[in-house]
Amino acid sequence: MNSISFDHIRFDAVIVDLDGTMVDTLGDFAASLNRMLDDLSLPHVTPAAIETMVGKGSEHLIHSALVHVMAPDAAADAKARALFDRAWERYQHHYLAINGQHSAVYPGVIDGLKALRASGLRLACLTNKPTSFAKPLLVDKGLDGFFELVFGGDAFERKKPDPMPLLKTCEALGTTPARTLMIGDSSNDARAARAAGCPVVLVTYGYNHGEPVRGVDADGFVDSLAELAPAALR
Ligand SMILES: O=C(O)COP(=O)(O)O
Ligand SMILES: [Mg+2]
Repeated sequence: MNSISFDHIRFDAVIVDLDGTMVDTLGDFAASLNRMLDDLSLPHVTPAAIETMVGKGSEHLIHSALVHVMAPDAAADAKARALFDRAWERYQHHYLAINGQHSAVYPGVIDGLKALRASGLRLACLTNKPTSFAKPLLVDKGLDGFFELVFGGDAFERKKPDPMPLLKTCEALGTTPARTLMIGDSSNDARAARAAGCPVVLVTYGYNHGEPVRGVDADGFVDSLAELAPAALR
């Protein structure tokens, strides 16, 4: 059962996460990582394993995938570090070549964003994905027009779950955190929002590092962005 109650808050803006919230990008991650692993003559990683590694930025994803395929080698961590620069270069090459081809917008996203915009809320996209991956993906999926601002994981000194990216996004929007809602799919989004002072709603269908999302401290949960009735937010 989902319920969101923001009786006393009138929102000015909404910050929306990308992977696992607006677009199911697991197929893109799998295709790029496995092409990278081919280049390094290493075994493939399954989408199920990748799902637990997504959401903390590409550096974390690449390192985790390398360690995963080299385990149980006791030196896997050190070997992954030694391979990192070449892996990152190969991953970036492959990701940019296939960006969006194995990904789909989740049901309800377009309707939800339209409703939020129609009610006058300002929208920014804030993801831990590199900005150079995020912007073309939003264009490819027809989502770019909804957002005034798009910030990737490399836009600021620190990534979510640090509050800095949310505080900087509020600053760029000219809104106060208390009147800026964060919508995400993971504890990373919720922790960042709590620390920044932004109310936070999580979708129930995303990644959340392989953990049940309803265990996360958030102000509400929705099964679809279309459930975010603008009437409840303004
Ligand atoms: O870690 C990623 O690349 C994706 O992160 P996001 O969920 O913040 O969009
Ligand atoms: Mg996410």
